[in-house]
Amino acid sequence: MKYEFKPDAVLMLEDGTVFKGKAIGKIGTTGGEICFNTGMTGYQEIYTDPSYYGQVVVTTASHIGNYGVHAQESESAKPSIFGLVVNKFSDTYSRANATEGLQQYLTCHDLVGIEGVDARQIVRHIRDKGAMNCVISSETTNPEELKAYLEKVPDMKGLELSSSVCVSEPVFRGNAAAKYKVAVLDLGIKESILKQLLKRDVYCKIFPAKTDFSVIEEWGADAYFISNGPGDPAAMDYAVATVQKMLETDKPLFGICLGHQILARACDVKTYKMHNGHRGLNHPVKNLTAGTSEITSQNHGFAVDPESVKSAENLEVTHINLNDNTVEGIRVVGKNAFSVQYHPESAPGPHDSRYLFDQFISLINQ
Ligand SMILES: NC(=O)CC[C@H](N)C(=O)O
Repeated sequence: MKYEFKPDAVLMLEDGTVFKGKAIGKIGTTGGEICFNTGMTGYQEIYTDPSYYGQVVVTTASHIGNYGVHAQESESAKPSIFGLVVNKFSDTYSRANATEGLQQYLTCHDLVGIEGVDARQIVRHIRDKGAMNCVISSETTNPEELKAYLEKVPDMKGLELSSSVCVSEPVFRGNAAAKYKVAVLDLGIKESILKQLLKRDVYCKIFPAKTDFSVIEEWGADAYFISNGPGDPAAMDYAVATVQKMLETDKPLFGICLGHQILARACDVKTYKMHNGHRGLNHPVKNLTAGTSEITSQNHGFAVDPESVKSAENLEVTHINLNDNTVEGIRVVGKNAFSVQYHPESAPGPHDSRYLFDQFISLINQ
């Protein structure tokens, strides 16, 4: 629905800072960890990426909604973000093949948001102060009520969220007669990752995050894939145990983002919560094996601890971030297992890193 008159809305950060604007989406109150994405396109893919579950997203792109929503551009069945913060929001859209407007889409999915705030000021604030929770409301501007709501928003550190967003039963994707069979551990997988696998003649069986390894093994896959997903990898001992058992089989294994963090933990390496995450489409990464660099799409708030990687004899760092030297890729020495912190499926984002899917297939061919 389009509001004739936009109700007031307020955004309150955990440190007490308040921003006033107008309501978008559903009239209501919401809370989560506030984070920013610096991408200039791809809002629909961002809002529907399950890795954002529990988070309120601020986009630095100053116009949001102007190209509407396209039914085939979602990364999952519904938006995963818990709220959104926008500078200029467009109720109307101009794109011939858009299927609906963003306001209609957000309202239909009960999503609460705020527009008309200085998004870049908010980004600079959280960039300096670090990750924190927030509340957005178009129901109340009473500071005491807002603070009471904020107190109930859980801290992202220590949160296990994959089991809230993964499939509830095993699901098959692709053609059963395809050349390769890959068992996918679903920690909150993006649709575009599956598309990249299917395109390479892969038949996937997607298993819920907490599936026992014996059940996964029974299917007799050629290789394993560990997906992206929301939450803190340090709170996911169950997935670490599954990946350790996968490594014992010596079958090829590829992990993306949360899957990368879990592979590192399976090799006794620690993860930590970053001051601010990496979320955007232009993060420069160096491939240390090839000596080349790539521009990558990223979305993570936790990372692999560089000191603990150095002391792990069984791990080699294959990629580093050229902005801050964070660990972007690892390989398990003596195994066909590797992972990256960034998103080679890049939806949205540049396609520089899609070679990693080919690398996975060549490991299966070997
Ligand atoms: N995109 C992802 O898989 C995110 C991984 C993890 N939840 C993090 O924030 O670091």
